[in-house]
Amino acid sequence: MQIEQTNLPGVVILTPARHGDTRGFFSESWNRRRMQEAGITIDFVQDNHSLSEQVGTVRGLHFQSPPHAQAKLVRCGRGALYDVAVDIRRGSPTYGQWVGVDLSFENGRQLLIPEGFLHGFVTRAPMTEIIYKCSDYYAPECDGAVRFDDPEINIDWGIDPAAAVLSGKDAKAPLLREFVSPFVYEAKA
Ligand SMILES: Cc1cn([C@H]2C[C@H](O)[C@@H](COP(=O)(O)OP(=O)(O)O[C@H]3O[C@@H](C)C(=O)[C@@H](O)[C@H]3O)O2)c(=O)[nH]c1=O
Repeated sequence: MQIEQTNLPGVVILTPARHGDTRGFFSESWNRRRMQEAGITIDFVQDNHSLSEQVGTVRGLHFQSPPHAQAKLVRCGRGALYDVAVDIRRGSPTYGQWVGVDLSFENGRQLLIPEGFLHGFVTRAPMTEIIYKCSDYYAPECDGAVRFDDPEINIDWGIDPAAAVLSGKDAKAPLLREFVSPFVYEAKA
């Protein structure tokens, strides 16, 4: 498994090995022991899987508040997407900053997003499937969203934002500055 750091500490790109043969390939998409050896000790409890039919579908930017905050390990099961994490931990040196990574069936990359980050993605291919592990169960009362095209965050989604395919919830999400983030940065000793 290859591990790459991003410009946001804690947000990490993982690329598990693929064992190819005449049939195709085999890959361990999650191995808790190997992750622990790499210093990643997250206890995932729920797996999510969604399909987005159209290119330019945007889901996000989403979070779950404490006490049901979620870390996520995201991969693309089919197609291609651009996955984005935004640091919203109050007091963080990288508050408001974002990182985006291309995840596709072909490249097999996974993005690890810790608690305290917004998560969202845009699809780059039709019929794109995303699969992600979560460290807490879905808690609708803690579910929240920030506008994907918030000009202060200024994410380059690679699409015309006016043409994005959105849910009703995401279309009316607030700007980052319109709410107080429920996450507080905890500096590592
Ligand atoms: C997130 C979630 C939704 N649902 C239901 C609620 C609703 O009826 C339907 C669709 O929910 P949403 O519109 O929130 O789905 P979606 O817009 O795909 O939301 C997801 O977006 C990505 C970016 C994330 O990071 C996820 O945590 C989640 O917020 O599925 C669950 O049953 N369990 C879940 O864990």
